[in-house]
Amino acid sequence: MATLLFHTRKSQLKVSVSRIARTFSSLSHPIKPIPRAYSFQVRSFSALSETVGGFEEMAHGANQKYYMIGGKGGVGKTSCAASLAVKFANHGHPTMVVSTDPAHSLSDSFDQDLTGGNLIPVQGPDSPLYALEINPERTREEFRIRSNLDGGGGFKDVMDSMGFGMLADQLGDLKLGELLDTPPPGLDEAIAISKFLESKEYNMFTRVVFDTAPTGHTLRLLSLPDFLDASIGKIMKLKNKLASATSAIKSMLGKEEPRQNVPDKLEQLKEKMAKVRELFRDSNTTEFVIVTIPTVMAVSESSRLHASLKKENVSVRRLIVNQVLPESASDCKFCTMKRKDQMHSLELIQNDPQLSGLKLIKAPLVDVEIRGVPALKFLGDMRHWVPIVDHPSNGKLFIANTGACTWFYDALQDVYVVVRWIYTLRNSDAET
Ligand SMILES: Nc1ncnc2c1ncn2[C@@H]1O[C@H](COP(=O)(O)OP(=O)(O)OP(=O)(O)O)[C@@H](O)[C@H]1O
Repeated sequence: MATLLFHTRKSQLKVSVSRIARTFSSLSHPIKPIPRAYSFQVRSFSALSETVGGFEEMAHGANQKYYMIGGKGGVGKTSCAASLAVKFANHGHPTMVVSTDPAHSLSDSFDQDLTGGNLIPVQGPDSPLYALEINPERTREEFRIRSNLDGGGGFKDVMDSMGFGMLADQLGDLKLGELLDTPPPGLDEAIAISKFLESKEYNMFTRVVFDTAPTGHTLRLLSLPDFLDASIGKIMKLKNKLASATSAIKSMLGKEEPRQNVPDKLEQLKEKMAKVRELFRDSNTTEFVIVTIPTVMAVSESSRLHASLKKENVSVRRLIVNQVLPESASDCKFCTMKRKDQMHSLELIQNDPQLSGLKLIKAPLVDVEIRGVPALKFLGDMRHWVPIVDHPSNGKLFIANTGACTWFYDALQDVYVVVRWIYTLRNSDAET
């Protein structure tokens, strides 16, 4: 099976890196040269029965798949997205990881300079892995150019061009002008995504991982196509009404017809956004993976996020619970308390109507900072990503032991001892 897939995809996917570079140089600046002679082809896939679960399962199959990784701020979205991308590339998938988070941290995670809004090859994995940190400024500028009329000033100019300049001010409460002059949040990312979809070589990537911004921003991005659809629809309806009134008046006065190009550009934007929406909602190709940590606050936010994603018809099948304390034969007091707390949160997940149906993947809290491809590979390795198969209240956390209790836990223990010491001192002060 693996050989069959390998040969079927080989002919379709083999493409030189220079071709990819050429295409994306029109999207942004030319990409940096790649020292190794990569060829874009799917190398091999393990059969599903060989996999343990979690990331392994997501790497299975040669079809093109999109994974959007999102959740509350700071829970480990970038680390998960980057290690998933490394996993895919090491499984033979030509992979792309895109950051739509305005506060990018892909560069920090890969420990490579990926800034500037260019498609940049990541050094290290076995198959091509490219990263793109979307540059909001650049796309915002492009939107301004797109929405402006022959270099003019947006909505006011549209109205002026139709002889209704004065009306533009009175329409302020409709906020239509703002749409043209100040792009709504998420539009820059949506435009960059649509550009990626339009590029010829995007089909060459069999896995695309989106590292998304914290919950609120991501939800705005996901609901943006509908919002724009409605807003642009309103603008176009209004324009058509005004245009027919104007043309009647102008033909009576023997004047020229108004210019038409702004609605055409908006129509194009609307079509582009429709494509982005299709991508977000196609459950055959796209999956949103929620990342959380075992705390009550993060679990509550994940539950709300899942409810909102359902409303947006975005497919969610997996929940990564990151930073779970690894199994240990002898917990310190701090760890014992922390573990109890985490158990409680895991129980909340199991009993949450939004989250209980999801496939859970637990990722251990590791004792080193996850930076660079080797560390990301380590995190994404199947020995460390074990799906939860049991109810957490049985008292056992199914996490592969990552090693001995380290300086990190020792440090936590020290903190605990100091806190207790201060607490004891305070109590004895109060008694005397
Ligand atoms: N499983 C883990 N074990 C130990 N440290 C982790 C783990 N996952 C993430 N971290 C660390 O937590 C910090 C935040 O991680 P990361 O940047 O991936 O989070 P994020 O959700 O993308 O943050 P933001 O919301 O700011 O974009 C980083 O220093 C990262 O190394």
